[in-house]
This record gives sequence, C-alpha cells and structure tokens, in this order.
Amino acid sequence: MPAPQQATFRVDVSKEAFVFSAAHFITFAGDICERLHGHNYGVRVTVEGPLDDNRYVVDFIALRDAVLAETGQWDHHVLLPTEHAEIRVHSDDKETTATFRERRWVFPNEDCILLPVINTTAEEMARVLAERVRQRTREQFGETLTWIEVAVDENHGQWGVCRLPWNAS
Ligand SMILES: Nc1nc2c(c(=O)[nH]1)N=C([C@H](O)[C@H](O)COP(=O)(O)OP(=O)(O)OP(=O)(O)O)CN2
Repeated sequence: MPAPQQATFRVDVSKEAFVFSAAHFITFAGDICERLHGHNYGVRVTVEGPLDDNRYVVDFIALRDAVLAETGQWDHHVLLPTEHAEIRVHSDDKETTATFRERRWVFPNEDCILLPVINTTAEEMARVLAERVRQRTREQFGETLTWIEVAVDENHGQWGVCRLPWNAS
C-alpha cells in the first residue's frame, strides 16, 4: 500500500552502546578556558527519506553499525580541536601538546583524537559525526535520503544537534 503523500519517514537510532567517554575542554565568553574534564557522551542519529522496497528508510542495523564505528573511535580519548584560534595543538612522533596562552597539556598521541572543529562543543561534535556517518553510509544508503541529523548529549539532557542535507559533500 503506498504511503499517504503527506507522510514523511525517519529512522532514529539511539543505543546505549553509542555512549562514549571522552575528555575535552572548551573556551567560552572569549577567553575563559575550561579545565580538562570528561563526559559520558550520548548520541542519537536520525535520517529522513522515502521508504524502500523493505518499507525501511534505512536498515536500523546498518545505521547502528556505522554510528558505532565512529563513536567507538572517540571512546576513552581526549578530543582536541584543530581549528581553534588560540588552542594550538601540535603532535610529534610520541606526544600531542595543546596550549592555550600560558597553559599546556601533554598527552600520548594514541590517547588523542584531533577534530576539525573550532571548539569541541556538543554541536561541533554532532557535525563531525554527521559528516562521517553520512560519508560511511552514502554508497549503501544511496541518494534518496533527504537529511541526516546527529544529536550529542553532553550531560544527561544537554544536546547539541546538527542536521546536514544528505546530498551535499
Ligand atoms: N550549547 C552548548 N553549551 C555548552 C557546551 C556545549 O557543548 N554546547 N559545553 C559546555 C561545557 O563543555 C561544560 O563543561 C558542560 O559540562 P557540564 O558538565 O554540563 O557543566 P557543569 O559545570 O554545569 O557540570 P555539572 O556536572 O552539572 O556541575 C557548557 N555549555
């Protein structure tokens, strides 16, 4: 039976296994720089599009596995921004050093994930995850989806959300 014309469909995945524990610090209000601290981040991913022959938007399992492949890489790591104007991040063959003015943090390279963001806010993390999950699944899911949305929960109900068109690069 065809869907009513005004109907829209989405698939939402939000699994306990998406929770990842990571350390970060952000700046805000211009020049306030947080202490290094951690969160158990939660993630929800939604895609919208027409129903396929299975009457799926996309297979939950395929979307779930794509999200896990990304969030798993961030679990138990320090997340550092590469585009911040004042937090400078530099890696040598062993260590990654982040500096903000007179402050300095040094980590083993393998403990760090460098993200192409200005600030490691929940919103920016949601954008990076949305881009990466879209990239990872585009071939499998095809061109007919309309958008992907990723929401990142920093502290039990504080969500940063990013929605991207499906068919942009
Ligand atoms: N829109 C956003 N606002 C804030 C973000 C963000 O990513 N997007 N991030 C922060 C900070 O990272 C802050 O550390 C949030 O952590 P939280 O633990 O919630 O802050 P609290 O000091 O209130 O923690 P409590 O554990 O509740 O004491 C701020 N804003």
